[in-house]
Amino acid sequence: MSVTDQDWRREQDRVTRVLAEIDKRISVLEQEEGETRAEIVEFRKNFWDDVTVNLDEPDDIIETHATLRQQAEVLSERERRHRQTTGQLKKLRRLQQSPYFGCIDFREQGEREAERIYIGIGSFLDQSETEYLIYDWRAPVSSLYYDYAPGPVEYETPGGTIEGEMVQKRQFVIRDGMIKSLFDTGLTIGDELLQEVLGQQANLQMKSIVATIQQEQNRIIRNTRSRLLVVQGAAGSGKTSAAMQRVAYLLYRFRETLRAEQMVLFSPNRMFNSYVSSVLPELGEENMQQTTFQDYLEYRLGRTFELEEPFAQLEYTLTAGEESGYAARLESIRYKSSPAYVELIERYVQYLGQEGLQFRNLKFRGEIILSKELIYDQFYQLERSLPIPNRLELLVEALLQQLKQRALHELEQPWVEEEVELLDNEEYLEAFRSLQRKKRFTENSFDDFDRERQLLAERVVQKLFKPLRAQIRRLRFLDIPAVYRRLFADPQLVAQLDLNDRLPDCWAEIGEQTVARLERKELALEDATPYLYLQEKIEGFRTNTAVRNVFIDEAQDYSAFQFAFLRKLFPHGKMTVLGDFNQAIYAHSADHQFVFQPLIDLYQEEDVETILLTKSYRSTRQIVEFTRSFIAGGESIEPFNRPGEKPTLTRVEDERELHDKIIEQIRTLQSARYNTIAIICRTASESKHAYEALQSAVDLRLIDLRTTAYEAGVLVIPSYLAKGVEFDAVILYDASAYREESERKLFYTACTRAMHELHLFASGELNPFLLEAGEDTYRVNR
Ligand SMILES: Nc1ncnc2c1ncn2[C@@H]1O[C@H](COP(=O)(O)OP(=O)(O)OP(=O)(O)O)[C@@H](O)[C@H]1O
Repeated sequence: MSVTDQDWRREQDRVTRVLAEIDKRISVLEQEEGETRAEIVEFRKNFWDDVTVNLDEPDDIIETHATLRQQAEVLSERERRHRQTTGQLKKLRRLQQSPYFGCIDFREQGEREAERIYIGIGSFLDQSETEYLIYDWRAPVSSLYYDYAPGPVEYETPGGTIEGEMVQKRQFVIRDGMIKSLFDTGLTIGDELLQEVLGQQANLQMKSIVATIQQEQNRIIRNTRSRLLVVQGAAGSGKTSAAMQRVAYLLYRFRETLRAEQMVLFSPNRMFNSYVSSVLPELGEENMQQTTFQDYLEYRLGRTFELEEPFAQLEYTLTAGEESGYAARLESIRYKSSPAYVELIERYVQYLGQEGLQFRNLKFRGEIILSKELIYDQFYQLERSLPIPNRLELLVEALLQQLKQRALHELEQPWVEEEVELLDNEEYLEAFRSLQRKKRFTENSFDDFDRERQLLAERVVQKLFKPLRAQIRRLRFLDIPAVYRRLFADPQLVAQLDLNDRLPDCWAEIGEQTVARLERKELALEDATPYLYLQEKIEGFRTNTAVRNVFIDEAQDYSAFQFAFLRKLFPHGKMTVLGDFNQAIYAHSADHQFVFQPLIDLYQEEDVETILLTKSYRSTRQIVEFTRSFIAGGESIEPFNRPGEKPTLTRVEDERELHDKIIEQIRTLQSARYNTIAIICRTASESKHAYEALQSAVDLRLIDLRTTAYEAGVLVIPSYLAKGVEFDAVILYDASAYREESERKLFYTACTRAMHELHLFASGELNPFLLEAGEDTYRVNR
């Protein structure tokens, strides 16, 4: 719908007026900020001038304390004011760049006049503070903008549902105070604007989608009811983008109670963390905590084991096909990530409640003072109906008591006397002082020499027993590695636990591999979470009660164990889980659409909402039409209608031709001035090989696990590190390398990273997935 010239002029006048108001407010606040800052500096300088420190009498102490507290309160009040002003200034400066991006005319039921509501990234009131010149995009009324076309509408507020009619909906692009485009939109948020945004070049960091959030994405962003929100979305459907907007929304909606550090995002790798870290600051919010599951495992188990990295496991599964033991390892990965293994471990824990826990001897000066047999007996004498962690608490108390007795016994031993002799002067002096202090308080007379000797002996024994006490408190007398190991070393036990007969056929070989690795103090990735889960089941789960919202991106790569674990770790955390089962690239990943089921099963039905995103925004229509043919059910993926060239497939005779043609392609793409061009390889070793072959001809960067941020230019990157991100153009290094059915999703994931152009090269036979693509969906270069 076109906007008349007069309308345009009116809107421009309004923009100019609002910006003038913003400028005015900024200067007032800048002055205020300067003054408060000066006050704070001054106050800190003179802090002690207004406090009379007098600690003579109890009354004086109380008074001194009170004045001190008063002073500190005044200071912290000013600091708070300063922070607030700084925050407001930041927001206003952002509004200065583009005050709003949309507006609606909304007539509430029962009202005669429609109100015009302008929507931007933050709210802004007029000088009298009565009229909203701009509404925050997260305000309840703003949801109309994202959810409806003109016509009857309603929105939710904390006080109930408001109904009415939307008379008009308008979109703006405002830069440097000038309206660059302006249009009235119909059903969805203007395809025009979305076309424009999506047609732009890739960014090194993700951008906010605040101006063009789509209706189904808005449901994700504004959901506050569900304890578990599951989003299954096609590649490029905006899952990560919606998640980021959701964080900003929740921070606004619950601003009185929720802080950014109470939210945590689990992302696939560290590079991805840096990729998404710009969105929230762009929206004027602080970033939530970001981590990877691997970082957490490292934190918990890194001291006991050498942990395998996820990408090392992936590299193995993709490259070690010829090695002996490969099939068993693959089976092991699958089994250990399945609900069947969760069940086995649960049954093992039940068994351990009755018998079989393994303990370590506690030694002192090389001698066993609490034997593992003794600890075992004591443990199993405790009330069996109590959960293991509770029994362990009782056991700790008992062991500490026994240790105390033992310490008393040691006091009489000759070695203590010898140790006392060896003490240095400093310690003698300290003992002397301590005695003097005690003497003052107890006013007992004593034989100086004996007392001093006695005290020194106690100190010697105390000091040596201290680490033992700490070991007991930290449950070091438990031998969890041995407990876990037994599962693989004791076939009879496992047969007894595996009620439903679900062990893989090659269990014996899996057992051997696992035991061998444990003996080398290594933990394979597929063992890490089950191991930790078992440990927590025995020792008691560590929980993080501060976190209120947990986001898991690329959740299709999580196993049943990881879900169970995260659920326990964050008992008060609502979960938002985003993923695409078509991009499940790990060998353990379930190859069906129920990857999220184990997690859903942990919740009550009414606490779960599942949202399906089928529209894909990242790539051109041609790229989506081509890539969706590789996956089952791909027809349901709907491309956003942005036209481009068809993907190309170039067949080559040998490696030399492969490299020549790729170099040619890079040059063509460079002359089209693309920001980021990615040569995606199947594995890290293929990336290295490609990099070495191409680097003399073009300026390239090799991306590996150590890389912490994306850079512009031409990148060579292994497929699994390209996950979750996007590039202007993708060159798929060698499509012939993906042969196995298990690599279908990896191939799909790699191809769907392309926004504007996708070029595939094949040095050998075409892979089976390509053969499934409609011939009219790509162009073949011969
Ligand atoms: N509503 C929207 N407005 C503008 N751009 C959007 C919108 N939704 C998605 N996009 C763009 O589409 C691209 C893909 O989005 P995003 O990375 O969030 O998708 P995803 O579902 O997480 O993808 P994948 O699963 O493939 O990693 C990004 O460039 C994003 O900016």
